[in-house]
Amino acid sequence: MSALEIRDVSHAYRKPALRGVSFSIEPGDFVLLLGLNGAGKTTLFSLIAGLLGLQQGSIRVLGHEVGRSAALAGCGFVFQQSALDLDLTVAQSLRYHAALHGLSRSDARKRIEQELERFGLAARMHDLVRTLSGGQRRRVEIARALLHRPCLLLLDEATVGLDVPSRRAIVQRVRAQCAEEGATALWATHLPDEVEPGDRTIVLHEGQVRDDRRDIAAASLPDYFAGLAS
Ligand SMILES: Nc1ncnc2c1ncn2[C@@H]1O[C@H](COP(=O)(O)OP(=O)(O)OP(=O)(O)O)[C@@H](O)[C@H]1O
Repeated sequence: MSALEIRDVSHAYRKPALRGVSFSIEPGDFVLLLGLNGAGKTTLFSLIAGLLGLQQGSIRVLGHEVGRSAALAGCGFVFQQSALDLDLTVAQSLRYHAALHGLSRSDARKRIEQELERFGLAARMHDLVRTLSGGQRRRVEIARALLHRPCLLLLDEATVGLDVPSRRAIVQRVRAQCAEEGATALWATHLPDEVEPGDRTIVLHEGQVRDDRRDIAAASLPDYFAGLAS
């Protein structure tokens, strides 16, 4: 069973944003969804999350039709726009998420400590989210998305606006979650330097899948996009 299966998905606002998008992702893979601004990445994520209704095509998440609670329970989402409550502490924010996913208090405590340690945020546990920097808030969001050990992680421009060390730390943490714990990740980005040799890279351009392979070299991508745009 694929972790994510997208079949012939099209979506239009006033104009088409996605046109006949199909791909599937096998469990344990870390896959990049690479596309310039406006390519349709967020639209696709919103459809997977059930935030937008499907107009055409089908999406199965962990074997379940999208929109079913069973599909969402196994997912961890990080959207481009922050979804953290600034007036909660880091620990409160994570505890709330853990409770929503039915974790016991002791499991939640252990995992919160573990994730904050991994993200270098243990010392900030009792600080209000609003007192954190942008990069620290992003780390909290990703720690939160990992807390219930989702089988499928969907990250939309999770490192946007961050400095290089923060970006690297976040990507590596998600890659490790796939390699060590068998999670599957779809990582949407417009930054070619997040592609590592051997990564499966799906190129989305003007709402269509234009490429899908493992041998796209990061260094060639600026020229590649220039070619698509011309
Ligand atoms: N709510 C909306 N109403 C109308 N058009 C929209 C809406 N959301 C997105 N679009 C359009 O759909 C297309 C795809 O947008 P989308 O946000 O999915 O792309 P993206 O790849 O996530 O871009 P970015 O990297 O800039 O976030 C764009 O042309 C955009 O203008």
